[in-house]
Amino acid sequence: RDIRASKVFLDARQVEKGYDYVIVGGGTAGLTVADRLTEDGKTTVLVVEFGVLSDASSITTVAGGFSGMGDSRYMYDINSVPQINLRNRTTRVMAGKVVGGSSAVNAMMTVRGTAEDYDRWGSFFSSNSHWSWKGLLPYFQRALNFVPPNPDVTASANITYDTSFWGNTSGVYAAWPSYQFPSTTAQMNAFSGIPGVPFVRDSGSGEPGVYWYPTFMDPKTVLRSYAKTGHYENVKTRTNYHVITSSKVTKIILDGTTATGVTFVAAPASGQPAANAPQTTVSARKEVILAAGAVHSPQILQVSGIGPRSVLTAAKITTVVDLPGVGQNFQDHPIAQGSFQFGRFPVKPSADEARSNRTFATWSSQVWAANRTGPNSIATGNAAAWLSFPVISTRSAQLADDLAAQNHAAYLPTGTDATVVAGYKAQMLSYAAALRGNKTAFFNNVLSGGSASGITVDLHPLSRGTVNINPADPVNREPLVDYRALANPLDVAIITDILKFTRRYYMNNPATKDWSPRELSPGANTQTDAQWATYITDTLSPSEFHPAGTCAMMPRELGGVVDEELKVYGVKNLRVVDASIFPTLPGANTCQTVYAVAEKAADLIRYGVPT
Ligand SMILES: Cc1cc2nc3c(=O)[nH]c(=O)nc-3n(C[C@H](O)[C@H](O)[C@H](O)COP(=O)(O)OP(=O)(O)OC[C@H]3O[C@@H](n4cnc5c(N)ncnc54)[C@H](O)[C@@H]3O)c2cc1C
Repeated sequence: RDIRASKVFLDARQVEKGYDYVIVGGGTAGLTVADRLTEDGKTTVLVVEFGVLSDASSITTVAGGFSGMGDSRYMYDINSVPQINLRNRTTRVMAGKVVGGSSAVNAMMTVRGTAEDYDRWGSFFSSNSHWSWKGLLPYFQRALNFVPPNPDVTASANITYDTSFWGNTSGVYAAWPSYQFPSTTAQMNAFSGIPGVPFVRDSGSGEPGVYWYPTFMDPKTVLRSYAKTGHYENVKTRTNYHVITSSKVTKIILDGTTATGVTFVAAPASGQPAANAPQTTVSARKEVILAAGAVHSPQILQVSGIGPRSVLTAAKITTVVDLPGVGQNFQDHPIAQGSFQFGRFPVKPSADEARSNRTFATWSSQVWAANRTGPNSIATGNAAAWLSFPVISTRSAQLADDLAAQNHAAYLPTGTDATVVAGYKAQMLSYAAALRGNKTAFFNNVLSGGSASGITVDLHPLSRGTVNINPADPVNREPLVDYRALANPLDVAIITDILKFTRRYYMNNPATKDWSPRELSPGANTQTDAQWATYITDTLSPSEFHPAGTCAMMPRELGGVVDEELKVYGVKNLRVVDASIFPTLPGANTCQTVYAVAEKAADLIRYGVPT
């Protein structure tokens, strides 16, 4: 079929029959890799993206940080399966469906995990793996263009940073609002009321603690900076870089066990393509690169016959490579719901004034209109606490012992392959060590800058979910997303201690006691372990919109899907480069890590394994 029959094709040229590389998904990782591979002006790349190209203000606007995710035109419409440990509640599965992917709709928090988070990845292979903090730091530096905050704000808010952890060559910016509420600094300082809480100079240093972090924002335009602006728009004159939008990849074409291309169909603006939509085929002379995100990359592997045989057989798909890990090991950061409020918050102006004080709101609008400065240049804020378990809890050693001694298989779905169980056990032993130590953050509280508390997050959940094709219609229906929240009962204990520490910060802290703190939920009646467990069951949200792990980079005997070069086991010329390769979540929002992984992936593709 002639591709010119399709309505949308950027750069006004038709998709060619073949490219050196075909990248599935024009999101965060896909566009990063496409940019790097086409830098030489010769290597040809086609990116196939389900969503459209958009400049909507819901995507570009920085203020508040949430307008992108609220625009359903650019989000997939997926709900999780009912969560049996959360009273059968379902959860919206958030993922961007637009050029730029989730980087176009995320909350713009620019953070990375601790050094130990990335050393853990390599540890599943060997003690000298190039997947380590040391191996990734150059890619964190390449991934973002760090522009320091302006000196006035730096001084007045007491922002600290250290440019040695950053670079300044990328087209994607890590920059700072031109304003901070003094209340945010006060909330940060209030952590000094709790012994043992470290304060860290720079968010990129790989240490847990309380720190400032930048925003994915272009400092000149004060608009969102993301994969589309930094890895496509700025280089779109390259004739060797093609993108086709509104096109859903339906399958990887395999010649035996060698990937040779993909098929795709025209995708409507909303919903899924018709089952009988005509298929287009494009071939990849060198490789097919999967970058469809942690929800869709495993779906595409499974529909192509690469995955757990039992899942494929149930969906009447012929198994080409029996790879039990595909779609397993699914992780996201659960949000623990606690709500606190300062009745008398004397440090002003605070984020409350932006909402309730008309004079302040008018001033905000005026300075924004005049020169794009002021509170409207703040996305979701720039300060948070990321703390290790011994800092927040007195029972870290006990929980670590309990975790190490578990029968780990009991917490995975019945019938899980022995290799996947072995990988899970390796992860849990690594987490047991992390629970005892001070180098992995488990607790995260994002500071609101106002009288209401910000969100509290469990950075290293123990439970593992699944993302498997829907046997009723594997290609045309969204996959079945099951967080399996709280499947590992020790998650309840960890989240209990996370919430108890949040309570301590707000309610029992010499540094906040004069601010008339109040606990709105769970409330003082929640005290015993059983009461906490009930509260968590009733209120936990299993997702901070950070899906990961479903095509894990682990040894094959540990249930891995890709090797250290991100090549899919058992298949030639096929790699995965997005958040699905994270074997374990970093203790941070995931976007910066996706950029770093994609930068490293591009080097692995171009130059092979580092020597
Ligand atoms: C609402 C929200 C808020 C977030 N907030 C933050 C934050 O503040 N800070 C942070 O660090 N992280 C945040 N994240 C997480 C972060 O944005 C993601 O982890 C990251 O962008 C994922 O990158 P990716 O390349 O793996 O996938 P994506 O960027 O999602 O890219 C996948 C792409 O593949 C396309 N695709 C999927 N299936 C197909 C198919 N069959 N054919 C063709 N194309 C396909 C999709 O449309 C998409 O464009 C947030 C995420 C969301 C959704």
